[in-house]
Amino acid sequence: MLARTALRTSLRAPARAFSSSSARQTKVAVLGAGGGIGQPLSLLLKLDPHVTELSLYDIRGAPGVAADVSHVDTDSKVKGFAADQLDAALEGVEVVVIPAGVPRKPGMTRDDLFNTNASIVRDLAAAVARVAPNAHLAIISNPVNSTVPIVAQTLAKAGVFDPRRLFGITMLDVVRSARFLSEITNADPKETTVTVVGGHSGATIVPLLSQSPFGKNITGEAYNQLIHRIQFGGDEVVKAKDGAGSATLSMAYAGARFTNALLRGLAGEKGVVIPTYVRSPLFEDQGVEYFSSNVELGPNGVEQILPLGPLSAAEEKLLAACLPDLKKNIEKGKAFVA
Ligand SMILES: NC(=O)C1=CN([C@@H]2O[C@H](COP(=O)(O)OP(=O)(O)OC[C@H]3O[C@@H](n4cnc5c(N)ncnc54)[C@H](O)[C@@H]3O)[C@@H](O)[C@H]2O)C=CC1
Ligand SMILES: O=C([O-])CC(=O)C(=O)O
Repeated sequence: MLARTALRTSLRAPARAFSSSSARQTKVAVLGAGGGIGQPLSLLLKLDPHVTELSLYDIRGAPGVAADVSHVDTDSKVKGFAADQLDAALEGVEVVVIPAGVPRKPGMTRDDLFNTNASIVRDLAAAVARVAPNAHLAIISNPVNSTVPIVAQTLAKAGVFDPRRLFGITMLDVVRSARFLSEITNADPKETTVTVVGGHSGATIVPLLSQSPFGKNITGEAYNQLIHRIQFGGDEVVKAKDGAGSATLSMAYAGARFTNALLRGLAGEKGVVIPTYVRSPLFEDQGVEYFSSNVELGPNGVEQILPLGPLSAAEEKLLAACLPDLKKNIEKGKAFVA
């Protein structure tokens, strides 16, 4: 593992939200558009100049959300689809973003959502495989560590899995890291970008503070506290919402930033690098088939998976703790579909 993590890399800062570099536009579907994440995400995607058409689907409430968002004066069409209109919602889409599923309540882990969300995500992925087999899929529904393998297996069963087109959105961990580090250092969050690798839950979230000019100086108890805050940032929101759900607004922002990066890559923009959880060779030899790291996006989706770069001794330990948990989460997802 040491040799692998010592690979040299030049990690670029993740792309900023809503930048536009091309006239090419795209039809994007949001599945779960009526929910806490789905609504603000739909609004933010309406503001994205790369989106030509927005297709909003949910088992409840999507036509209303669509009517509302459609009045925003940007140059894209919005259509809402009711529970029995999933296939119509997916017609002709190039990108499908999935925030459908239940969120946590206090005392729950993300894995506790598995029983409910696994089948929701599997069924939506099966519909995508049938109606829009070439679409790029970005998964928000938790537990992301398992839902992404579930989608992969479902697409594979249908004979349409292309690992370059499937993404778990781990961007919120990066957004949080930048914000939390900026609070400690009093620097602008634009300057405090942190590479975060691994998965999206507790110990599987591995922030690489040593690679940040601001993060590398955080040591001792302050380091431990910051790592804990990044790994368990989601719990802060779950606790504060007190039974009413988990992060929605910051997640919508993170999801819109990720989708914008994906659309820019698809449009042929060069050098678009964003963290995301994908089918990855980085730890495949240790049985970990999916891993989040900085990924360069291009016209076909994943263009290049970037190596982790040098790790500190503390980060090696975090990674060692991450891998077995992540492996279990992945196996659980795969077994669900098998
Ligand atoms: N990847 C990440 O970083 C994050 C992931 N999440 C996850 O996102 C998911 C959604 O969270 P919220 O929006 O807060 O939940 P929510 O309960 O407010 O919304 C979920 C929506 O999904 C819809 N839905 C349920 N089954 C569906 C189906 N079969 N097809 C289409 N829509 C369906 C519901 O009707 C609801 O409108 C949760 O699993 C949550 O854990 C939340 C925050 C961050
Ligand atoms: O904590 C949760 O359950 C929602 C989530 O994934 C996050 O906020 O990072």
